Amino acid sequence: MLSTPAEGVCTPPSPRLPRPQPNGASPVRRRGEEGAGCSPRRTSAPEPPDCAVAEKGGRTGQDAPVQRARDGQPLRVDDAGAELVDLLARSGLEASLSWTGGVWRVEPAEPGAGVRLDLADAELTGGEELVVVDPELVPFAALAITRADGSRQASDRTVSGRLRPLAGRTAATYPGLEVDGSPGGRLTGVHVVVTDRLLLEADVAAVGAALDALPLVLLGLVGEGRPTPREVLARGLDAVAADLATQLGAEVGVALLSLPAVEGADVALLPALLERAGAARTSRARALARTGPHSQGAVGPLDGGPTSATWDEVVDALERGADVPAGTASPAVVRELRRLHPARHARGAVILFTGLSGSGKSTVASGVVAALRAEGSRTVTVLDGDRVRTMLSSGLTFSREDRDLNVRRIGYVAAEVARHGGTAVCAPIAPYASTRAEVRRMVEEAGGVLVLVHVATPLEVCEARDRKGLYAKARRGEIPAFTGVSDPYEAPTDASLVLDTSRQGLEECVSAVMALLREEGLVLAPAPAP
Ligand SMILES: Nc1ncnc2c1ncn2[C@@H]1O[C@H](COP(=O)(O)OS(=O)(=O)O)[C@@H](OP(=O)(O)O)[C@H]1O
Ligand SMILES: Nc1ncnc2c1ncn2[C@@H]1O[C@H](COP(=O)(O)OP(=O)(O)O)[C@@H](O)[C@H]1O
Repeated sequence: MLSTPAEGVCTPPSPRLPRPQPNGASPVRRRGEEGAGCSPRRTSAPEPPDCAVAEKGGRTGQDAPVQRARDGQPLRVDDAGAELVDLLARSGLEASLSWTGGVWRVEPAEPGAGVRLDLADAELTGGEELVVVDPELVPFAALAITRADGSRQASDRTVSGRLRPLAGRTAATYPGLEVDGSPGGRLTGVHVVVTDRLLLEADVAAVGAALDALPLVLLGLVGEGRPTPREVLARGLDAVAADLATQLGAEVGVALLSLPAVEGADVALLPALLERAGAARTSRARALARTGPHSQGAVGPLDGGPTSATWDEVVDALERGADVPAGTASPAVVRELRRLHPARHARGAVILFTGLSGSGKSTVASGVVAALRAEGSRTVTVLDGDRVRTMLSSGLTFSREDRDLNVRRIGYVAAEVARHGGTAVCAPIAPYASTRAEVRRMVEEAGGVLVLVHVATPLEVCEARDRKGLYAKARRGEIPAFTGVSDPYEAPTDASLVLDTSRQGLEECVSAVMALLREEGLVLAPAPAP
């Protein structure tokens, strides 16, 4: 399933819209050669592309008459959704299309599962074909329904079937394609090397060795779910193109193409994608790509390029603040890599203590703050539970909703601190795993590192301490929903460190946190004694 599905707004079909006239009569031809994809379609004549649809099981699009679901009401998608559905249909990919709350989600389906389409209240049965139209109501894909599940009103209603392309969308330039800095270009008659990450020297050597003809264009994939930000990839590919041009004695262009990552389907989408991008559709066109561990399921290291070990070594060296071994990447690419993988001690960090009231969160957090300040390499912001409750979250109760809001606010502020390279130390109870996960997400999205410390002092010890007399009140029923007594605490399973202050002294707890921070490279190891 997709980790980062593409989303776009879907307009519910309106009975007042003019009916589209899908062209479903043309035969579906056989799948093109691997890597060569479909023949170019350069006219607007309504002719289906030379792509096959999946032919495993069920009916193919070839023999299915196009009938319109819901008495002619097609499914209308926005531009972004249309581009993706079009590529999926042209690639013969099995996919899951779901429509939830007016938003399209496109996900590859389980192998062999055909296409799943979740629709709130369409009346669909097996044997029909659902037409997908773009914002101009041009039909461009059809879903041959083989199964319809769920009751009519059920919002999780699912129909299964197979997508096939119709002739509506012409293969003009692909939106979001930028060739040599200008939007709206085409990639006619060129070799194309596709990547969504920066190229190391071994990649460059592999490209040089694999090429048997020119001209060459380095095509960078950017967009949601892709590992390399657009500007970083653009600068990195420009540098590599300049090197390659010198090495090959030929012109090497750079193109960028916006396409959200489709996990497990990126490589399969390439032929259709290159066709839409206008690249040469002969054997001279090639996409040198395979899926790799660092590509987040997207197009990864080039065939013959560096092994994942090489890439791991580069990232590891950068994150330790060390130099990249000479000859691994060009200086310009190293500069971009440094931006992408800053040394950990220069990255923002959030230390989130979680645990029951009285477990020792604030006391240990204060000790860590003092140790960090003494160490001196990081600026520290403290988001102490009590101060947050009086300042940031005054007026909030201890209902689940308010606790979540409180912890989310702490997470938001902490993530902003991390975004600018600082360290935030937070000590709320944060009793719910899902909210802690949200904090982790916010921090990581801001480029920071989250260190979760579970102060797992047993309830009996916390209750015996009862510094504020709150446990006694909670037991008497004077405080409702008290964590550990009458409200839940979900112990983390993803903590970096677990402490128990009933068995570990304060100094030991603080040292354990500081040792972890050093181990993680977030704090530099003390300089050796002279
Ligand atoms: N019902 C209830 N449950 C738990 N705790 C309660 C409650 N009412 C008041 N208090 C006091 O509020 C402190 C916890 O606030 P937090 O902001 O850390 O809680 S939460 O993360 O929003 O759940 C907590 O302080 P600490 O002892 O510092 O944890 C309590 O003293
Ligand atoms: N090893 C320890 N680490 C932290 N606190 C400890 C330890 N041993 C005893 N304590 C006491 O436990 C209490 C913890 O209170 P506090 O830090 O406010 O907890 P919390 O913030 O989790 O509510 C303090 O009175 C502290 O002195």
